[in-house]
Amino acid sequence: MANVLIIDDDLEMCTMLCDLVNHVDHEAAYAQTLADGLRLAVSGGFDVVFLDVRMPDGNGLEVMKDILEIDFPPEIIVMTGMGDSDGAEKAIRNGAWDYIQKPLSPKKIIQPLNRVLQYRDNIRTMNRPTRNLKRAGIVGDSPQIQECLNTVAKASQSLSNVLITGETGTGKELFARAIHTNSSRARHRFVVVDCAALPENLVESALFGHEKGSFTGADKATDGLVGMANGGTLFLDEVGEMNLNLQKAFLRVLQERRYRPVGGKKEVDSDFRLVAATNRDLSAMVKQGTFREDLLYRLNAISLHLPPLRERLEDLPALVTQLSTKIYSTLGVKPKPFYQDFFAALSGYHWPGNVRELVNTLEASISDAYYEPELFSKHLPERIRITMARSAVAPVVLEKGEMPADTPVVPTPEVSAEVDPGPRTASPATTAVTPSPVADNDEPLGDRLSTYKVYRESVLNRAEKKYLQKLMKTTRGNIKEACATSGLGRTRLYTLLKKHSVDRMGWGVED
Ligand SMILES: Nc1ncnc2c1ncn2[C@@H]1O[C@H](COP(=O)(O)OP(=O)(O)OP(=O)(O)O)[C@@H](O)[C@H]1O
Repeated sequence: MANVLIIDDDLEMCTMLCDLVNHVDHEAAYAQTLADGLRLAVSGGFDVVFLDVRMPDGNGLEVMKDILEIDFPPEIIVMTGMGDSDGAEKAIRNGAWDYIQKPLSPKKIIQPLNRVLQYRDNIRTMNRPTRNLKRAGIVGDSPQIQECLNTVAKASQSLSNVLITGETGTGKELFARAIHTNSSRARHRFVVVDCAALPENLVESALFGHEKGSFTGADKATDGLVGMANGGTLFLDEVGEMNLNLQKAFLRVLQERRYRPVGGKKEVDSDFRLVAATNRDLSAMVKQGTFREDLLYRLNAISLHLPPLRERLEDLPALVTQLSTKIYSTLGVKPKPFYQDFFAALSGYHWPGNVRELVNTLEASISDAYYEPELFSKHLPERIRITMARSAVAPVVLEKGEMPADTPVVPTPEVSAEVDPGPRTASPATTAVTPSPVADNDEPLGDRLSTYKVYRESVLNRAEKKYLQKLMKTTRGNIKEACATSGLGRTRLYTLLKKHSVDRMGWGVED
């Protein structure tokens, strides 16, 4: 079933078209002005727009550009007046899928509608690289994770080196394994080299192996990690920790896929696929002279950046469910329900250790509630409850009617009862406020100081939101222009708009 939008000022025409579209089992909506039509189109989800040219508030062709700039835009079929060949030409030039001439008949509507829907189905099928992807334990369906899975799918089909970046605990090794599992090398080994843990005096031998007798203690020949990865995938974890000597040696191995074992006379081939990972900024290290630029280029043929958990909190419920099920099954205990305040507390935390910290947190909470039937926020580790309590009493300065973006969901009775927050300021939602410019040096502070971190975060959040509202106003919601003005990428911009609930077209109501 498809969603069709009809933009025409003639009410009779709109209802006739809606009936027709419903008759062939699709959904239809209509708007009688361009402004209403554009608002509906931007709200999303339409596959096709039937657009009339002559409208009371302007020429339909003028709004085409705005409609086509929507993310996943609908196809536009323009309805021109009889004999208006200029209008037809302009429609096509502006990017219309097709045009039809009035007077309309069911056939004139249904034929292009079916064609357009067939075309969109084909595109969707082609663009679904993740359809047969094995997730290999990766949980999450947020747009950010979907994008990462798309890259995993592409990387699995290719032999190019992959560089995975992201904060600690975001799943770099998990995603590296997923690339291997989905590749044609899955039957061979996935060999992990932890560059931070390579013993300094045995680095070469650990990586490239050695011949018998090549040094004291080498009583038999050994394959190194690079040799073991032959036919499979070599995963260089924490690649930013490699010293410059090793970087040089590795660059050569990468270029030639050959190496010489310690004490060996001959070079040996190893056909490995390389995936590297780091939580460090390798470009900055190149500038500082601590990482080779040529090695970075080699590693970075395909790049995959994993988002921190705090930027995709919508994945929390699925993560909590799946990770806790795994923990319960390891313990041999029947899963227990979570009380709602448990989730609220998790969503209010900023997860500096990302999913690894979530795993540890769940393990700790489950063990704490071992003899109890249900998990409450009071079972969470103390550091999370303290952060929650502190944020709940932070002197956040709010715009009129504004809810703090990153402050936790309602402080729970358990948190308030167990951690004495000291004298209370008014709760953030009810604090009386005088609007003041964001990022002003004279940012007013309450009587009671929060931690520097909490204060800084709240100020930054408000500044970020204000910037986005201004950006949308200045660019009138035009994403392309907003990206150019702000220097932000499309995905990042959408993520920020979502995070701060800034409506692309809502700039008219900016406070
Ligand atoms: N999207 C995810 N779905 C399910 N589990 C995840 C996800 N991301 C991470 N994890 C889990 O979190 C833990 C840490 O993941 P992993 O070791 O892959 O992170 P990392 O980014 O390599 O960390 P570091 O940089 O500290 O080495 C593992 O238990 C992993 O299974």
